[in-house]
Amino acid sequence: MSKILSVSELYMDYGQGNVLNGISFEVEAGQIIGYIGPNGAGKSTTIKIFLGIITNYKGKVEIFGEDIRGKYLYKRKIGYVPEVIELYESLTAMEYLNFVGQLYGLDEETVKKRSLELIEIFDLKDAINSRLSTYSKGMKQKLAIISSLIHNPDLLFFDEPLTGLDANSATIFKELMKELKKEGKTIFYSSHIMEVVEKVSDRIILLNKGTIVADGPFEELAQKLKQSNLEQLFNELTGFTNHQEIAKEVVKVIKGEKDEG
Ligand SMILES: Nc1ncnc2c1ncn2[C@@H]1O[C@H](COP(=O)(O)OP(=O)(O)OP(=O)(O)O)[C@@H](O)[C@H]1O
Repeated sequence: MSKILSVSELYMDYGQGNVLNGISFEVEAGQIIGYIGPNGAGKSTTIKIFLGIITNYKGKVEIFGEDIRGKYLYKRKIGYVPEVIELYESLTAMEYLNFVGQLYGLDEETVKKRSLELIEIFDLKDAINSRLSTYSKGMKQKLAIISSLIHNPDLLFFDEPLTGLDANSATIFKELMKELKKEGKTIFYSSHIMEVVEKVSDRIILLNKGTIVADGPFEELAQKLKQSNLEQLFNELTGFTNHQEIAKEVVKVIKGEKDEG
């Protein structure tokens, strides 16, 4: 198997200390990687570096065998669903996809054909000519997913792709990840929905405070740490066990029972 992504001693500091502390790993083509970690661990930062959105990092990132620093053509073979979706709200879905498709170097006819077909499949046909400002959260998410796939990329970065999707659409998306994998695509999937990550990932990378604290297939990690599911494994490795006490504290505060004698 060939290496599609290689990360070596990656550091990032926004100005208040390192949010990535020299992480290193390699990804083989055709795998689904579940990239997980607590809020603020550095997951989105890592993905933004891969996408060339953040450039002032230290270390080396190679994608498709080439150092990405200063490069942009590699992005034509990459698809990305960002955590926070910002679409051009005054455009319609067709106009937006036409714009995205052309950025990826597709000809107009191909973009139009694929857009119409994907819009139909994702059940957005009724809103095809509506401005994106009128789209619901889930509809915007579906459009972001379509945009990430329209150019048939080899490597996909999904940052919380299920946000806002209804149960049926989320199930379709999970199946879609499996089908993409069958096609040999590589998927780097970041999410807080542990059940899904556990089910679809060939390998889990767990980031805590900018450091990788676990890396391997779920079964292997589960056996090593004697945990039966990814949520427990996550709690164990991030050293977090006082969930119930925190919930109780919140209720005490709102009832006015905390530190008030
Ligand atoms: N543009 C920025 N400027 C300054 N600090 C930032 C910026 N973006 C992220 N950070 C900080 O970097 C750290 C990592 O953030 P990041 O968004 O990568 O975490 P994450 O693991 O994706 O978290 P979440 O699960 O909450 O999305 C956090 O402490 C965050 O406050």
